[in-house]
Amino acid sequence: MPNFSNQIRASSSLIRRLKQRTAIPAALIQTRSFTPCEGHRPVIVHKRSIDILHDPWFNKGTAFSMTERDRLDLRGLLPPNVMTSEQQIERFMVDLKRLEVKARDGPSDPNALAKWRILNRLHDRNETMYYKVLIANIEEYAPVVYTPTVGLVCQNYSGLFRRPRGMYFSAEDRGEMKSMVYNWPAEQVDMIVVTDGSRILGLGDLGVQGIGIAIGKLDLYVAAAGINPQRVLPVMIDVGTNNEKLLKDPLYLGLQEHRLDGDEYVAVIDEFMEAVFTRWPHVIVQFEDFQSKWAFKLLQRYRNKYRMFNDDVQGTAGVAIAGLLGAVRAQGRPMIDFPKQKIVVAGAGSAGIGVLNAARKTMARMLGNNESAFDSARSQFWVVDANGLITEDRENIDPEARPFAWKVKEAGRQGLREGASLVEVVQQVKPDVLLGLSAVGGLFSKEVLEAMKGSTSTRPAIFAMSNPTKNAECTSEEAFSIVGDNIIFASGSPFKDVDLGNGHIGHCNQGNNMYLFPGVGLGTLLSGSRIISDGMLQAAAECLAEYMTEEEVLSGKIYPSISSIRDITKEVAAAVVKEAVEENLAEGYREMDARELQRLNKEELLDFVERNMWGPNYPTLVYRKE
Ligand SMILES: NC(=O)C1=CN([C@@H]2O[C@H](COP(=O)(O)OP(=O)(O)OC[C@H]3O[C@@H](n4cnc5c(N)ncnc54)[C@H](O)[C@@H]3O)[C@@H](O)[C@H]2O)C=CC1
Ligand SMILES: CC(=O)C(=O)O
Ligand SMILES: [Mg+2]
Repeated sequence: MPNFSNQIRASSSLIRRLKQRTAIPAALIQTRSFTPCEGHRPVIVHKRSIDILHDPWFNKGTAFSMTERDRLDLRGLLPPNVMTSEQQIERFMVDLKRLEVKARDGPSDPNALAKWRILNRLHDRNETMYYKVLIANIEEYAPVVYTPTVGLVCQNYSGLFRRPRGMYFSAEDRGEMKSMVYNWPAEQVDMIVVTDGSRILGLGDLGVQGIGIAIGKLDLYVAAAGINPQRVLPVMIDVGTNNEKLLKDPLYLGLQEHRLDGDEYVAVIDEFMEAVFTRWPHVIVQFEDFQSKWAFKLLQRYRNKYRMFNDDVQGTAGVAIAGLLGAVRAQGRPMIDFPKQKIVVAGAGSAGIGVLNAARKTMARMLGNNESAFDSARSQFWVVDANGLITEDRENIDPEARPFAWKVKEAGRQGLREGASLVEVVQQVKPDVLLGLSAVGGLFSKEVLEAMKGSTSTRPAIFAMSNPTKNAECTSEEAFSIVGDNIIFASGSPFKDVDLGNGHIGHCNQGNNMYLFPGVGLGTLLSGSRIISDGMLQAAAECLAEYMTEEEVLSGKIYPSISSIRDITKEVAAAVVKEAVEENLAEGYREMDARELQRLNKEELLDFVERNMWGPNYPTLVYRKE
């Protein structure tokens, strides 16, 4: 692998000259904290000629100007017509759209994988252009680089693998991780998304192929949060797989042995964390798609020591809280009425339990934030897992689920018992909200949805949050057609809005942690907080909830459109920074120290966040010998 170290260094004199030459308002130049926006600095490169064209970080393809072609020894290596980045994208889009003749229905798009391949090849050739295409068409291509297509990509990764992206740490690398981490070419890494591949979306154990989800999440970090793509690192920790099919597949790319478990497993993850934080002490690590068994334990183990969070447990919880509060507002009630909601949750894994804990805490805060409030909040939830309703009678009850287990007597008073089926629970409870994080496609069957018609809510909410599309507990069509036009609907993967007739539309919200994790990561980075506190996550969730106007929620829109994800991410990041400052966790970022951060008003904070978001613009390249 080529050594890129020290390649990307902005020259301060060049920046000074650039400031003089470009039309930057004088007021901004005088601001002590001003630095050129991400992506506007000239970039020093230590390679020329064909090597630049093969480097996705620096390559501009046909957009290299003639002077740059001369400066970088590129003359003659490209067709002579210099194109603008807009023209480049137009040419690329014509090719990409060729596949769309037969493919017009989003999630079930039969050509999604072909589109992923085309986008992936662009990613390999020219990172700037890739992100420009993605950002400009986020609504259309998020479902390709992220859920649902990323699930299909992970399932087929051994066949799709061409060029490596990210790092692989395996059980075979024990003892070597602290040195091998230096094989990564970038001097600075801001954001790592790591998975062990043990529960990829709702698709189960996909072993080493799970790297696709880390890549997809980081695509959103770049597109939504403006994290510099040269400073992101997808990581796969390969400790084996328990997927029997992969264990027997001669073309499988990962370790063909059963997963490590117990202390041996923890030792591998510990070594990985020490290695990355030794090389990049300020990096943020997002844990993604670890099976529940380890998700909670690892979160508790590392959250007070490192800058890390678990997206499935904490990101999902925040997004769900924002949606649940939106559902209350959509009933025309104030958010403070949330503690009165009856909520049935199907699925008691990392995501379901994360949501339950956060929802209970939110209710308790609204009820006075004392022990009795916390206790009484508990009775608003009914949890159904693969074995039915969870009560204290459950054998080998998962400790994480225990706080939500009903006393057998109390359940009996409601006509329920240990292991009652989902349909029985919905029939008896008549919940305001039915929320699925079960990974079981179609779990909200006709019977279950019929039972939801008995909901005591004026506007029942159905959250089919499992991914990818085929794992959604029900479709939007099923929910609106069976339960009624007035429901609030959200799903983890995108569904199309439903035509209800009479000119009315049933709105499909995408209830996905993508609305939170990019802002949590960016806010943590810019605050310089050493840990990610509950308060910072809560601030992110509240910001998302408040983002929606009264009019929007009343029309059934409880989450923003994905086309505004960059704007919502900026707001979430600012809320996270503000909370970190208030909790005295912020240590500052670059020229903005903690005291200066403290002085910023809301507008200045948003401006600070925006100025530090990378955008997909070609920087001026300047060659220097190493
Ligand atoms: N929309 C979003 O932002 C997110 C969605 N998810 C999705 O949530 C799903 C679950 O993720 P995890 O909790 O990590 O998985 P998990 O495997 O830890 O948990 C699944 C849970 O569902 C339960 N379950 C299985 N069959 C059931 C049935 N017939 N009825 C009721 N419950 C049943 C299991 O007992 C278990 O408690 C996945 O599909 C994942 O893609 C996860 C995180 C974020
Ligand atoms: C969205 C996500 O993180 C999941 O389905 O696991
Ligand atoms: Mg996940």
